[in-house]
Amino acid sequence: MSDAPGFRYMHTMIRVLDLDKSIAFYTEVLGMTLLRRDDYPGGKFTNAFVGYGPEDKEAVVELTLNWGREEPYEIGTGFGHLALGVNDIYAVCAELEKRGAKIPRKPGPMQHGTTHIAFVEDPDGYKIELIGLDTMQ
Ligand SMILES: C[C@@H](O)C(=O)SC[C@H](NC(=O)CC[C@H](N)C(=O)O)C(=O)NCC(=O)O
Ligand code: NI
Repeated sequence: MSDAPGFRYMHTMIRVLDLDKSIAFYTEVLGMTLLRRDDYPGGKFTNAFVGYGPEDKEAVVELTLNWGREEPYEIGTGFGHLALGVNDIYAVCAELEKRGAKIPRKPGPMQHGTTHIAFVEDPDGYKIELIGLDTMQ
């Protein structure tokens, strides 16, 4: 649609069980910035937004904590991953492992393709794909 309204991709929301642990992972391990943290007492939840730049410039991740939730979420078979681009995926993965990150899929060429990828797991088990930007065709 040539006259489509100006959509802009803002964020992806994931529900987390321990907001401080998730914020620490996305900021201290993945190098994001905590952009804002909003409590909603009426809904008994908190949203924390993390990313590599301000929300009016970059898509970010919205971490949602439902107060009192203890049962792990079922991530399910539909969700795949969030993806981050990196230069020198091998050096980045070595550094992430030093920071205690779990990397269930070690860096290397993707199956059936040539781009080098890895998968990191966040505290709730969500997969974060690392894409070696310097290996993209
Ligand atoms: C700020 C904006 O980006 C939001 O996503 S807030 C939207 C709001 N979120 C929640 O209620 C989260 C807690 C909820 N228990 C959950 O786990 O989804 C939302 O979805 N509101 C629903 C509505 O109809 O307003
Ligand atoms: Ni949202």
